[in-house]
Amino acid sequence: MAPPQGSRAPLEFGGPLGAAALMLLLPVTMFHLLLVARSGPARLLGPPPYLPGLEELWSPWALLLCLTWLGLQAALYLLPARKVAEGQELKDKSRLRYPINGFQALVLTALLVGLGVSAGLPLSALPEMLLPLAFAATLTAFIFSLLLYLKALVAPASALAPGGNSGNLIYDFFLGRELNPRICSFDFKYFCELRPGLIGWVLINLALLMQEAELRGSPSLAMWLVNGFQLLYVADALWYEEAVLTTMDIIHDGFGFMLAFGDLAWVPFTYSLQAQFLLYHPQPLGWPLASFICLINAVGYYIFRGANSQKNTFRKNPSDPRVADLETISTATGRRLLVSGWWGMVRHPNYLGDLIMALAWSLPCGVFHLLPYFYFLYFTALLVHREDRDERQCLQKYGLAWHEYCQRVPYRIVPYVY
Ligand SMILES: NC(=O)C1=CN([C@@H]2O[C@H](COP(=O)(O)OP(=O)(O)OC[C@H]3O[C@@H](n4cnc5c(N)ncnc54)[C@H](OP(=O)(O)O)[C@@H]3O)[C@@H](O)[C@H]2O)C=CC1
Ligand SMILES: CC(C)CCC[C@@H](C)[C@H]1CC=C2C3=C(CC[C@@]21C)[C@@]1(C)CC[C@H](O)C(C)(C)[C@@H]1CC3
Repeated sequence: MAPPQGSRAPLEFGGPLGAAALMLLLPVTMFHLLLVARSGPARLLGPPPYLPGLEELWSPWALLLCLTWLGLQAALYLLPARKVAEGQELKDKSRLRYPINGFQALVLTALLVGLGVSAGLPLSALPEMLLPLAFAATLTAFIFSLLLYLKALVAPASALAPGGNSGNLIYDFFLGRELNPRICSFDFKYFCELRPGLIGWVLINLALLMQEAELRGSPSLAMWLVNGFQLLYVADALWYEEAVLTTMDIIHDGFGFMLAFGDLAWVPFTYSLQAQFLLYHPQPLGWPLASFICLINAVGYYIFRGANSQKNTFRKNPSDPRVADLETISTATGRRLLVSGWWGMVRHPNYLGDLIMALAWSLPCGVFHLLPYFYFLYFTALLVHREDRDERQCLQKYGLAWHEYCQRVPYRIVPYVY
């Protein structure tokens, strides 16, 4: 058994107590949102309309569907890739290799779903199954995290994540012990981060759009906007799949309950909340306002994509002509930090763009309900906390150079505000 590593790493998420609370709170919140979205008053902060019994949550068909979906996405992951990318250097100086075929998986899934629907597959029945499907996904994530925890017990010390190895069972189960759990070349974290949850999210959105068309003759403009914006976000993530290799989740975090549940259950069932809300609470939306919301989404996307691509290009090749002229500061590690361009505006320009898009996804749902703004509120909290975690990691990595960066670029996410 590998000895616990990084036991002196500071505990995050409020330690074992915080981790235990989140493990309970996250699934409860997800089921609350699912129930409230279909209720008349749709009150985010009110009690759920009723408490579902086990017979409403548990369905062997939903579990079968969930496992079939995972199996299909795993099969698509194993198809020949247009490119194989190398990840960041690991503790033992090696680099892992990752297939770049996520966009291909999205297109093939769309083709398969299209074929299925034209052959009579009742996709619009999916919204009725959201509750048992979310339950099956939660169960799958829990069992999967247990297996990942057990796998980490026999992993070499060099394979363990910097956090998630405190020696406390609950905390380590939540955060995840192993950094890149794999069986042969199949990388579980990389697979889960981008495929089943993200593609599942747009599939659920599509099913909600189809059910709205059945109910009301055609999908509403608000439903089109939400579907379009979120499809763009998911397609972008898969098109620029390689960029995920420099995110905190892949480089720093272990693979435990937080990411397994986040990827497999939280993303598809709570990120589709706006479309769920619109199915049960249609909102009038005219073209002038719709155009304005599209503009907000476009501005957010421009910042998000510009910032993420700039950092990724710079990390891959600092002499690339697209970034070679940008001003940088040197660090003791040999890596440099950008202090002009997007990364000279605020220290997390990519978060700013992401938050602007999050707002644009809620606006088509009107301003009379708080529920569709849940994603924006949760995401603000997630990114503020994430930014704080990243700052601490960067301070540890870059020391004085990070201080200098903070002086040169004083704002974290929103210029002149935060
Ligand atoms: N929709 C969702 O639910 C979520 C979306 N996201 C999105 O995922 C994306 C990735 O986010 P995340 O992984 O948190 O963070 P980042 O992609 O911002 O990565 C942070 C890392 O970037 C590097 N870095 C920071 N400043 C600079 C600089 N000035 N110059 C060069 N490199 C720098 C550092 O790593 P190093 O120096 O080691 O390279 C730092 O650790 C974001 O767009 C975020 O909005 C994130 C979470 C949830
Ligand atoms: C709710 C829990 C406390 C935490 C769960 C967090 C996860 C849901 C998110 C952590 C980082 C994520 C990223 C994306 C989706 C959500 C999770 C998994 C991302 C794949 C979305 C698409 C983006 O383009 C991205 C940059 C590739 C994102 C990477 C981080």
